[in-house]
Amino acid sequence: MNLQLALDRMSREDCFQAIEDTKESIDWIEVGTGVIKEYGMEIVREIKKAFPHKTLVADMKTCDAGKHEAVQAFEAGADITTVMSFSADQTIKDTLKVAEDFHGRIMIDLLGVKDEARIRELSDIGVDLVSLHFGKDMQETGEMQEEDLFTLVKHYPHLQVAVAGGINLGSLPSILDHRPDTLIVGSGITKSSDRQDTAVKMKGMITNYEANDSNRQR
Ligand SMILES: O=C([C@H](O)CO)[C@H](O)[C@H](O)COP(=O)(O)O
Repeated sequence: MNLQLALDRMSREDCFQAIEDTKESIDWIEVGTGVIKEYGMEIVREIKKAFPHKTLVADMKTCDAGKHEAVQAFEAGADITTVMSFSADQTIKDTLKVAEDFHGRIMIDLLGVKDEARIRELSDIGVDLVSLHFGKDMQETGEMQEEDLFTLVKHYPHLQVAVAGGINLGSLPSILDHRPDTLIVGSGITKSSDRQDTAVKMKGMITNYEANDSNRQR
């Protein structure tokens, strides 16, 4: 399982500091949507240059003009760019084609998806990477219902699944039981009092879980 550090609502300097603090424990770096809106594609370019061996996710949250935005993300050095699941099928097909041209990947953000029918359609289009997402604003009034989220993808074992939404040291163990491919953690690390320690603990929990997990079915 990958640990993806999400950089949201942070200054440029703090983004770099958070990566430095956690780089031994994280696998993927996500440049958050708000950070891209603040600093533009330049910050994606700079982070890739500084940390070339990390997989870089540009959380573009594209929902239209897919070709253009996917080119922007990959040209800036992203390995993966995100596209919203409610986008037109044409948008998703266009971004998948651009990803193929750049040898990159598209992660479809399933924020708000409640119906498995959309997962089937996405899978038919050729999507192979999705993120189950309990949104930041939803976190203000509720908690991630993991069972419901993971039920959406349980009939699609070929999909690689990431999960995001307020994950912290306390909620990590029960999420691990669903065996996602990637755990996306933002504020659980970036707002913790000791980012390095939190990231080390999370990576340790993932490694232990995998070592003890003989049943690899989702
Ligand atoms: O995608 C995200 C969200 O929409 C804010 O832009 C976050 O990166 C994702 O939810 C992870 O952040 P936390 O919820 O703080 O762990």
